[in-house]
Amino acid sequence: MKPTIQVHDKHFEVLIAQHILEERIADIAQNLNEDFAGKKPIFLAILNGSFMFAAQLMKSITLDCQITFLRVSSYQATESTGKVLQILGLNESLTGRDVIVVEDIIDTGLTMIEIKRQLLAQAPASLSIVTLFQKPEALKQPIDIQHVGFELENKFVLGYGLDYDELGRNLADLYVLCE
Ligand SMILES: O=P(O)(O)OC[C@H]1O[C@H](OP(=O)(O)OP(=O)(O)O)[C@H](O)[C@@H]1O
Ligand code: HPA
Repeated sequence: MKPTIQVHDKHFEVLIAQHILEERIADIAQNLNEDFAGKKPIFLAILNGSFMFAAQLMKSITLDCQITFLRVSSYQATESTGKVLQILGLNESLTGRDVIVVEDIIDTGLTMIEIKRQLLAQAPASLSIVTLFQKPEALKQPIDIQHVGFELENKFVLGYGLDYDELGRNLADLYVLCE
């Protein structure tokens, strides 16, 4: 039996070990270095979940670039209306910039669809989405994602920045909820 950890009332087991995560992140960084060679992109990392992924990714980015951390405040989330959210912390214009959004996970996709809509309204030169994890079966609408680290089954995951009721973000491996 795999060892498990308990967070709040639930048990989790390791799904992807830290060294596998970090090898894949280095590959993604390499692809971005090639895609954006000669350009000065701005990375927008979405807090809280992306802090660990963004920090690891940026260590392997060799481009001249900026990074800004944004928060997304969710006012309402229902099945029918989706999320109504506001992007907080963006203090400069994105017009004409090469923008790379950095997320920890795209699950239903509703957060990213709304982030994209709001960022595209600023007419960036390009808008790319980079996510460490994605759950293809959970996606509610099609969404163009340029770089996906790992496709996951539709199960709750924890660690490497992702939380369960605000705990577990500091775990260095990715865990999945035990069945
Ligand atoms: O594709 P979706 O179903 O919209 O889910 C993805 C969003 O959920 C998580 O953020 P959360 O709102 O939990 O905030 P956090 O990053 O602060 O944990 C994650 O960081 C994404 O932003
Ligand atoms: O599976 C998940 N775990 C933690 N946070 C999340 N936010 C969207 N999906 C998840």
